Amino acid sequence: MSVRFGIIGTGRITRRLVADLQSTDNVSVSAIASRTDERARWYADQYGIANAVTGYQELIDRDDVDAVYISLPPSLHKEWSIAAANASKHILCEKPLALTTDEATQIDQAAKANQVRWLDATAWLHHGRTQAIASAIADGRLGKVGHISAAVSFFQPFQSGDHRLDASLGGGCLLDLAWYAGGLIRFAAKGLPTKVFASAIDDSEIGSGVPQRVTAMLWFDDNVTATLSCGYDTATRKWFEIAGSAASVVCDDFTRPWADKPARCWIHAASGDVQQLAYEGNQEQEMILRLIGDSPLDSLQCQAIDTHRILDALAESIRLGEPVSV
Ligand SMILES: NC(=O)C1=CN([C@@H]2O[C@H](COP(=O)(O)OP(=O)(O)OC[C@H]3O[C@@H](n4cnc5c(N)ncnc54)[C@H](OP(=O)(O)O)[C@@H]3O)[C@@H](O)[C@H]2O)C=CC1
Ligand SMILES: O=C1CO[C@H](CO)[C@@H](O)[C@@H]1O
Repeated sequence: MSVRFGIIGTGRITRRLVADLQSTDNVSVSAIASRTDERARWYADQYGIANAVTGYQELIDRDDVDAVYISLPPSLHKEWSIAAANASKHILCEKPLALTTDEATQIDQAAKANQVRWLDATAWLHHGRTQAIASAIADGRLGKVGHISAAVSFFQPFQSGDHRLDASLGGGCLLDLAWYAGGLIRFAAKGLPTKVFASAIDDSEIGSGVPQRVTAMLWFDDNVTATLSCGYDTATRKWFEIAGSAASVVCDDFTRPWADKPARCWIHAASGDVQQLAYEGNQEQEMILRLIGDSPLDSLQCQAIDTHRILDALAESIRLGEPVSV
């Protein structure tokens, strides 16, 4: 039976994911909700969605909605994820899952109490290439992983009304972009750091009051270290390196490997041999299929909550100006 999605919010990323939802097997989109009648109608007309709904709770309460895609500024993710869980609707919530670990845990608990499935919409985790990297780590091809680096930047000059630069809406590159880099580091290190040290630059001249650039070091057990760099004041870069004793994985575009671009992920062996990792699949559709499937989601949910633990620790280190234990 088809799973009927309702979409909450009419922002930029909705324009992309609506097509993935509409083209995934056994999924349909039955309604879209906005705070305003006009925007809901515009979106419904534009994307061929049968029902335009004014108000998010009104969408959640509909009988023709089995699952919601929440695409709102981060400060609203907890409230609307929990509202959906309480109405027994499955949840695909945009990244970051919430503002803090505590909020993320509240979403998880509400979902479990209501027996609904949830995922954060961190699509790179669902790419076939991510599984290939996990296998290369697990089967020893990299040798002992020693260091992980991850950098995610987009040049985003201040624009009035952009939630990314609005502290009250959960803006700032720590939650927005370190979500990707911190998540990649957690994925490659297979766990949490023991200690982190982070600093942030907030260019208050443009009045945002949120981190515009974050630089951090992370220490793990067994002499594994990591570096993270994220910012709104440097041009687009989305790369990582996982350096092992026998080989390194290098990837220069990990958040969004488009189908029309060649794979950009390589294993560099100590022998000098360079192997390109194969590209396959649509990561957004894989993510949606996982959410509506019946296989356990615990490890993906743990990845999201652990990513919040890392971001909380980075925020605390920035606040104190010194390293903090995790
Ligand atoms: N997975 C990915 O690749 C990406 C994920 N994202 C994530 O998606 C989420 C949304 O980002 P994006 O689409 O860029 O956001 P936008 O600012 O473009 O849209 C957010 C939507 O939220 C609704 N909204 C409700 N309350 C507010 C408020 N107080 N201020 C502003 N908007 C409000 C609005 O819809 P309405 O008024 O119609 O109800 C608005 O259109 C974020 O969590 C972001 O991190 C963003 C880009 C890429
Ligand atoms: O997740 C994201 C990826 O792309 C954007 C850049 O346009 C980010 O700011 C965003 O929130």
